[in-house]
Amino acid sequence: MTPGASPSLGATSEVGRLRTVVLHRPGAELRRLTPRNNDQLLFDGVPWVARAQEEHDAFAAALTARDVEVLYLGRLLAEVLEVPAAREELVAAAVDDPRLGATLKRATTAHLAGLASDDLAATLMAGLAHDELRGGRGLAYELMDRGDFVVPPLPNLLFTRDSSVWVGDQVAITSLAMPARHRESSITRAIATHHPRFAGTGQLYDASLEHLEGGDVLLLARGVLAVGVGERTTPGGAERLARRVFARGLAHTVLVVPIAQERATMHLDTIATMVDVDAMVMYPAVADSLVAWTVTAEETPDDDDTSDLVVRGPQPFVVAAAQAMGIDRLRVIDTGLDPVTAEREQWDDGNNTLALAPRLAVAYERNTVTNAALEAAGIEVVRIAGSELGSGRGGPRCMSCPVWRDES
Ligand SMILES: NC(=[NH2+])NCCC[C@H](N)C(=O)O
Repeated sequence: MTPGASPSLGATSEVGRLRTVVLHRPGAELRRLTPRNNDQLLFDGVPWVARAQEEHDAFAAALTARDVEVLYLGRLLAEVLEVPAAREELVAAAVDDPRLGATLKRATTAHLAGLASDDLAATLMAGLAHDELRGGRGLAYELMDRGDFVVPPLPNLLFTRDSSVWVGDQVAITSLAMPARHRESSITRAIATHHPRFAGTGQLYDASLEHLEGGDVLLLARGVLAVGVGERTTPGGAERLARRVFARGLAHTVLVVPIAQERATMHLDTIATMVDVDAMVMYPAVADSLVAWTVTAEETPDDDDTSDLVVRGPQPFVVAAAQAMGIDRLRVIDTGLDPVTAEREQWDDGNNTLALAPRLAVAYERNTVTNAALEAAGIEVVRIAGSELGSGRGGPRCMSCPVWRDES
């Protein structure tokens, strides 16, 4: 793997000391959730926003207390909107919606283009409700349900893990599978492309390619990736990413891991995350059946050539992972103890930990049995509250996008 283009960007593992992370403090976009739209917007209920913000502030404080630099997505977005090209791209992405029709599209573009950067950032995140577009005209506007959005809100921005993922010194802008999340990657792309903090960073992937979400990508060790395929990431997405990381010398092995296509296991990081250089916390109901296909390349491919990759397997995941990582054994720490507790704690993101360093991980406090198991295995657990944050079905790992980690 190439050393970082900038010494202060990039990640080669899940557990190297975390230096800088992108979070999104939930805001007005969560206030858009109602019992009528929450399913479509991928939330299990209607969160109490003020409490979600308190919980999120405590999460951020736990990170800064351990010397992790927290960058906020909303701030990066407002800053990047000062760059004309970024502004243009983001306004275009917001109105790129066949529901609008030409007249409404023009009116909405004019409205957005007239906003100051802070207000535009807020609108791109919280969306534009029907009655918020003054002077909105045209057939599509008249016929639109009054409760509907001209520009839909993005409540899942909270889960910064999914819309971009760093592999070595490059960033993959992902291709999100669910319609409610498509527009998120226009924001991460604009920031990665135009924000001075990320100037010159290579981009590994883009939103026009096969579906791939960051929650499915685990950096098991330097040069070794695990990619879950299921409800979100497709086999085509995993293959495309494999080719690209091989082409760019960012990895030598990609383990492709099929997971059940259902909400409880929507991403690989909902069933397993790394807590040490050789240890994962894993949902026992799947631990024994989880398999991996080991993908390598005989010769270094070009970015998009179609030469065959070498595909071996399937093997039990833990066996394939240990082999690829060059270790004797991958230690597995179970979620819960009995099947019922395990199922409850997996659902509440007990597996979705964020490592701050080897053997130091942030976890939701509610998963008491899993957290005790982690401690018994020598992992220090930083507990955070997530009663409201969890209603979008995501834990500390989902809610964070590491942009700089030390080597582990
Ligand atoms: N990496 C993750 N597990 N992210 C969780 C994302 C949750 C979000 N509500 C969704 O359905 O997309």
